[in-house]
Amino acid sequence: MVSTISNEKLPELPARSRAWALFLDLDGTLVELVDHPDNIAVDDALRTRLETLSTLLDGAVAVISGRAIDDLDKHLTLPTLAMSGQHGAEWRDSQGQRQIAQAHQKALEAVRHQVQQRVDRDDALYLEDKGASLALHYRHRPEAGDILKGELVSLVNEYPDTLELHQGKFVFEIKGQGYDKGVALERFLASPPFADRCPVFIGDDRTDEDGFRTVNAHQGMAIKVGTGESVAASRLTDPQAVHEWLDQWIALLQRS
Ligand SMILES: O=P(O)(O)OC[C@H]1O[C@H](O[C@H]2O[C@H](CO)[C@@H](O)[C@H](O)[C@H]2O)[C@H](O)[C@@H](O)[C@@H]1O
Repeated sequence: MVSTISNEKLPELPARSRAWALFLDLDGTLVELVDHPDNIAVDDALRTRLETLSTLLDGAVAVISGRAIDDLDKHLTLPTLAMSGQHGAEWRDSQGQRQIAQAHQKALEAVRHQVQQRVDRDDALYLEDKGASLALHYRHRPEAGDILKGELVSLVNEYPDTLELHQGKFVFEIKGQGYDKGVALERFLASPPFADRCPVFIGDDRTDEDGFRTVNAHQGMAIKVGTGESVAASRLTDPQAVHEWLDQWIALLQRS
């Protein structure tokens, strides 16, 4: 039985009569949030689940994450799985072809040093340099969130047409403009094996809302994990509930 959030709509399983494409966020959706980005737990059951779904959906499964693709590969070890990393700034299609956005790199290079200097002054902060974006983690200094936000807004505002700031779960992300998870989904949906399929996207964070909006525009299924405002029509409580829901979908697909 899939666990539910009270008063929220549990997603029905996708109907077998339609062709679906599945898009999945990682942190907080497929794996529990933990104290440090390196410490997430990906087990073989999750790898097998993703591989099985990819086979059953003719390859139309992609991870859409804020992490860099190299980092996703390190944890998931599924090198043939389609992926978008860094909130849409990186792609790997189902043929293994990779691309990365470059237009904002000069501006990012200019702010990288300043963010690093800020982190060097506080042991509790952690800078995740993802190449095409920066993540300043403050999970261990939550009280500094407002001050950090002000500092980073000022920094990013020096590059108004190039960089933007996103806030996630105890993290501020500096990234290039024009990329987000909605853009990433549209890009996948424009070509095989995703084209002409109805999208399902499961995510937990505010950066996933761009993906939910794209899914809603395609009359797909947007599923929010956890609490908080969302444009997604359905909810699951936590990664465990996501795994159970995906396993039910696998069982349904294998019956056809
Ligand atoms: O889009 P996602 O796959 O959900 O990635 C979003 C960010 O996830 C990671 O940070 C978050 O998870 C960490 C591990 O649980 C946690 O310690 C941190 O507080 C969270 O913000 C990742 O490190 C970021 O690069 C991703 O953008």
